Amino acid sequence: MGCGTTPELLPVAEALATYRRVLTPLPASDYPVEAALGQVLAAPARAAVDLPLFDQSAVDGYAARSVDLAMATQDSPVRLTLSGDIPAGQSTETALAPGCAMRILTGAPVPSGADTIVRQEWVVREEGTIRVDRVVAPETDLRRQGEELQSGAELAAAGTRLDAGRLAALAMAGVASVNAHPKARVTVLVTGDEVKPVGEPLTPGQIYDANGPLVRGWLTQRGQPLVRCQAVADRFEDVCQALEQALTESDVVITTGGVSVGDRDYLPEAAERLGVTRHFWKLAQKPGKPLWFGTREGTALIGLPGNPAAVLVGLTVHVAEVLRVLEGDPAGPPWGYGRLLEDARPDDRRDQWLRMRLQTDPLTGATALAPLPRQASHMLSNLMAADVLAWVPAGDDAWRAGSVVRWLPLR
Ligand SMILES: Nc1nc2c(c(=O)[nH]1)N[C@H]1C(S)=C(S)[C@@H](COP(=O)(O)OP(=O)(O)OC[C@H]3O[C@@H](n4cnc5c(N)ncnc54)[C@H](O)[C@@H]3O)O[C@H]1N2
Ligand code: MOO
Repeated sequence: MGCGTTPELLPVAEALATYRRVLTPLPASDYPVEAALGQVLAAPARAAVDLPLFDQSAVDGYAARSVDLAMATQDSPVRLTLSGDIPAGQSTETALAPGCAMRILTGAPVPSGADTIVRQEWVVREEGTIRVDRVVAPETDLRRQGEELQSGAELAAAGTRLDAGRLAALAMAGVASVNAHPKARVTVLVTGDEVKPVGEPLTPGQIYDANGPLVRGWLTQRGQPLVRCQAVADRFEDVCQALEQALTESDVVITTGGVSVGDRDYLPEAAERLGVTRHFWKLAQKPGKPLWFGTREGTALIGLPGNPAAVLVGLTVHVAEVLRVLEGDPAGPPWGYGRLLEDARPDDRRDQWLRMRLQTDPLTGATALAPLPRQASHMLSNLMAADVLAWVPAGDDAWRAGSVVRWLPLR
C-alpha cells in the first residue's frame, strides 16, 4: 500500500484481504485422480502402497548373494550358476540358492536370498554361468520396498494444487481418487456498443474488441471452466438480464466496461438491482481504479473497467486471487521481487501496475526490472516485451531506480 494513496480509494492490499475474508472455498468432493488436474486438495492424500512396491533391481544384471562374491578378484573370478530369469512385471517364488545368480531386468522383483545386483557390464556370461571378477557390496543397485514412501504416509497436504507431476506421484503411490475443491466456473460479459470482433468491418467510432480475447485466453490458459463469454449491449435491461443469468450459472462473473461514472456505465446499478452485495468499487491502483467487487450467495462478481490494461491488472492481480480463494488455494499471489533498473512513472495518488521486462541486475546478478514505454490503460502493445506486472506503490520514492518492488508474472 502506498503512503500517498487517496483516502477514498481502497488500497490494493485491502482488496486482496477482502477476497480472503468474504469468499469461502467451493464445496469439495471426490474426483478420479487424473480428473483433478489443476484442482486443490481439500484433504491430505496418503500413499496407498509402499514405494517401491517391492524389493527391485535398479539395473539390468544378475541378482546375487554378496557373500558369494566377497573373494572375487580379476585373478580369481567367481563363477555363479544361472538359476532363473526375471523380467520386469514378473516375479519368482524360487529363492536364490548359494553359488547361484538369476538374470534380472531393471524394475524386476529381487528373489529372496539375493542381497545385491551385479550389473551386466561387470559380468562375463558363459554357458549356464556368469563370471564376476570383483567384489559387489550388499545392497548394490537394489531398491528396497518402502524406501521412498510407506503406505499410509501423507504424500500431499490439503491446499496442494495438483499439476502433472503431482498427479503422477499420486498415481504411482496407488492414489486412485482425491478429495478436492472444484475449479470455479466463470462467465464473462463484455460490454461496449463500440467494440467489434476483429475481422468484422468497423463503422466510424468503433474499435476492435481486446477484452474478449484477453479474458477468454487468460481463462483458457489456466484451464478454467468457461460457462460462456457474451457480448452485452450498453442497455440497462440487457445488462441486468445477462448478469442475472450469469450469477445463477457461475461461481465467478467477470464483466468488462461500463463500471465507471459515465451515462452508460450500468454495471454498478444492475448489480445492486439484482441483490449483489457490494464490497468495494474504487481502488487506489492505476490502471483499474473503477473495479466493482460484490457477492451474491457465494458467487463473486468482478466488474472490471473497459480499458484493456485495466482488464489485464484485474485478471492478474484480482481475479487470480478470487479464483485461488474459491478453489481452496491457501497460497496468496505468487510475488517476485526485483530492483528497478530505471526510474518508473511517478504517481502520488494511486499505486501503479507497470508492465516490465525481467533482466539480470548487472551489479548483483539478481533479478531486476526494466520498465517499458507505452503504459497507459488503453494500451497493450508493450505486452509483446513484458514479462511481469510490477507493483509500484504511490508516493515519493518507490518509482525511482534502485527501489525494490514486487511483481507478478504475466506468463
Ligand atoms: N469522469 C470520469 N471518467 C472516467 C473516470 C472517472 O473516474 N471519472 N475513470 C476513468 C478510468 S480510470 C477508467 S479505467 C475508465 C473505466 O471506464 P468503464 O469501466 O466505464 O469502461 P468503458 O467506458 O466502457 O471503457 C473504457 C475504455 O475502454 C475501451 N473498451 C471498452 N471495452 C473494450 C474492449 N472490449 N476492447 C477494447 N477496448 C475496450 C472503451 O472504448 C473506452 O475507451 O473510465 C475513465 N473515465
Ligand atoms: O483505472 Mo483507469 O484503468 O486508470 O484508466
